[in-house]
Amino acid sequence: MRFVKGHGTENDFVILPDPDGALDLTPEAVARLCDRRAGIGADGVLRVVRTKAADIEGAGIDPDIDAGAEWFMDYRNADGGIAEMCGNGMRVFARYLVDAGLAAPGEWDVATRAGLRRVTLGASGDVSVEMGPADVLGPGEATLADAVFQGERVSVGNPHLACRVDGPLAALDLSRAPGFDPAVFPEGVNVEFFRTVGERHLEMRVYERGSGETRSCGTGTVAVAAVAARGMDEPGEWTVDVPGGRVTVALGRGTSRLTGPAVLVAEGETRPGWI
Ligand SMILES: N[C@@H](CCC[C@H](N)C(=O)O)C(=O)O
Repeated sequence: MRFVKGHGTENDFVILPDPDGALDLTPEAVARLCDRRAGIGADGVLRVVRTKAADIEGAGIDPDIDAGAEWFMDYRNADGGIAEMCGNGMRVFARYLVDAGLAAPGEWDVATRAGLRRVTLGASGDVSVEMGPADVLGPGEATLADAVFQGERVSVGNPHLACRVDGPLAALDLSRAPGFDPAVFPEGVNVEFFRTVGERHLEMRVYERGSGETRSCGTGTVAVAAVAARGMDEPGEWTVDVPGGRVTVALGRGTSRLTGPAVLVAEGETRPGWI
């Protein structure tokens, strides 16, 4: 199995080129690929498949979604579970397509389980993604050990709980999953902890559903910016620092745009029979 390894602000991915949809990618195979000791190691897998060849029904997306999007980003979390969207993954996915000569630099749509997402990129450099609306849905609660954190539930295509904290983020122990009410988040949730560090400038850590603590989460940065901007007439552009680097989030009426790096670092082939 051919693979490419890449990351966006150190949220890292195994990219699997599968243009014709020939791969039978089981949850177990994804978990083996993402295993940081026994596998290649990653926060998730990006299967690169032509939308027309994707098993749209099995993927649970709207069959109409292929209109205008040649490629479908089949995103999987490190535990093998499926997620609707991945913001950092989308930048890396787009960079891979251009690097491999499968798409030209410019502006085009990619299909995801959360709908179409428009990417903009040059032959090198940062990638921007139209992330759609970030819907702030109301209060929610997370726990870490005995501490309770109040947050806001946000949908960026996938579920988030963005919790503002006062103290240093480094003091939080994210070695274990935050607790949450499964009745409120029946599909699980990505939990962000963030604080304001300047004018429209945030710092964030995240515990991702299906992957654990990661160095960055693109949809998570959009979620925390949307919560921080609530009530502002002009939400504007936000800088979000994450352990793996920095991204910018531009908020508009019912839209959001994520911009940041996307880096391809290696490519290779798994040993025959290993997976
Ligand atoms: N790291 C991603 C989000 C990946 C999916 C997430 N773990 C989920 O289950 O919703 C990002 O950059 O957005």
